[in-house]
Amino acid sequence: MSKQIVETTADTETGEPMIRVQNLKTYYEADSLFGGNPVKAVDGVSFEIQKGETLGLVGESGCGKTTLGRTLVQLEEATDGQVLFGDTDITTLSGKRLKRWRRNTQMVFQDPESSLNDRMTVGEIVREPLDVHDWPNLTVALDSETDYDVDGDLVERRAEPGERGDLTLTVGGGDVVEATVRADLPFTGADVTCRVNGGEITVSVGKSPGRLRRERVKELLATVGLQKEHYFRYPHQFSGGQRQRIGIARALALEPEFVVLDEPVSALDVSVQAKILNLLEDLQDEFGLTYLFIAHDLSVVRHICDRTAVMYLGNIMEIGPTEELFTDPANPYTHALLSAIPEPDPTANRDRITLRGTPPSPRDPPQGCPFSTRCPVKIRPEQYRDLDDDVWERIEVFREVLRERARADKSLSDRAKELLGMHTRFSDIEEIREEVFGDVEIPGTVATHIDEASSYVENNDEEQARQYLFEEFGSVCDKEGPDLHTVSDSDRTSLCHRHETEHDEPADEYERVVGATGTSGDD
Ligand SMILES: Nc1ncnc2c1ncn2[C@@H]1O[C@H](COP(=O)(O)OP(=O)(O)OP(=O)(O)O)[C@@H](O)[C@H]1O
Repeated sequence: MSKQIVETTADTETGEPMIRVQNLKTYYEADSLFGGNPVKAVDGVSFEIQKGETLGLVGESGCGKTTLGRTLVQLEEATDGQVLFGDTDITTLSGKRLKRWRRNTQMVFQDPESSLNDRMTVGEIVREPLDVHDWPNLTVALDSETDYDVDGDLVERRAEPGERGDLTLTVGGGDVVEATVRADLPFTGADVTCRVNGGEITVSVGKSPGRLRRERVKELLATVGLQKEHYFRYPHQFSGGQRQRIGIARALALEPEFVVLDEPVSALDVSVQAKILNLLEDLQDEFGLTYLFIAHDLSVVRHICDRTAVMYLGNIMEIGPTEELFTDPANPYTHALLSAIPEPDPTANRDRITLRGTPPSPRDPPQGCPFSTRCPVKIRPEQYRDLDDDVWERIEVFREVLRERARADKSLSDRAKELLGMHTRFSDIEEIREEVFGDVEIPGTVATHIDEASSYVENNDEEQARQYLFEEFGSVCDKEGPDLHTVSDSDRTSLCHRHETEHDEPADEYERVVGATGTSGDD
């Protein structure tokens, strides 16, 4: 085997973030048959990941976590924005450059049952990335810009068994050249030969690639707590935890710097989860890995992540040091998400926030703040600031019902009836009105607006009804996207209009609204 590469790999500068994400968007284009809006799975996120840290990524199902993780390792193509590793925007890479870069990053998947090919042995599974990337790659760095014309000189050096790091070889001849050979480690006792020949450098390692790869796989199996003998077994012969270990060994095969862990323990029993989490932490220390840790389980995130990003509808609502974010959340959505964590002490009297409705469709996100349709502490228009909280809540529910109806599929006969001005299952507005406002007293002005909107619905113009309510009851939260605000000395940021000076902070408003209206439940 011989390779000739004469480029050095630029090291990430210390103190610099490993990854800088700028206004990243990943959209899934609409089905060409039916057209329509694209799914805005990731809709303009900006953040950094520091070298060696674990960044947690949390949020409800469908908010875009996996898509973001996949885009960072280029398994998904970005629609817009940048993902910078050092100075390289990896969203612009293709072909060989992309393939070479991919070695730096890997992904570990949630379900160890389905992510491993059952027809391959464990050895083949772990070895596959080594084969695909033609491992081991050798990089030769020259000592200087020496213009070398040493001909036919050859240097051999036997590496010590298990030797890691760079081998420096001095090639003699007309001009003496020192070359540092950097290989996918370890050299494990190989004979490394370096030849300078008419301006070309050739390096070879005196072992066949097959043998080197087998040794590497066995070393990896040991690293993740499996045995060499497992090489020839098949995945179905292993437990869930062991299968996840196989997945991790495979991910580490090419010594990536950055690993996306997509729900790596959620399919495992609790006792096994702890072991895998410990393994991941140990590996991080040993190999200086940087993780993006995607999870539903907030207690796991709190336990292992240095910083946490909270995602909602394709946006990062809040990001900052984990402990700070958990104890003193800044963003209304973080408040709501954290309040859903089961309380270890069932008698503890903590206010729970029950969010109404479901997240909007990522095909049709709100015009303003992504969380505006469900936010319990949304800013109200000036004229409704003093309106009774309960009445305000009902208005929001009424608007949400109309929005949800817009998302419900209408059958062709519903559409036909609607066009003919006939009654459809979508025109039962009186019933809805009664359901929402039946047991509260609403002020005359509010009632007039609800009447007006209802009459649009009766005339089968729900869009006009929604627009009317938007104009009347919508605030800055409905109409404008919020800015990112720095909310602590540790540079924690939160996406919310309430951080602007003229408004009360989300936490203060939560205390007032959740306490006062009983939106909190005891359950
Ligand atoms: N290949 C795809 N084509 C079209 N839409 C997709 C595709 N993959 C994901 N989506 C949509 O993109 C949005 C974000 O999905 P994603 O899987 O990234 O969310 P998630 O937060 O990881 O969810 P979960 O926690 O359930 O895994 C969802 O609306 C999803 O339906």
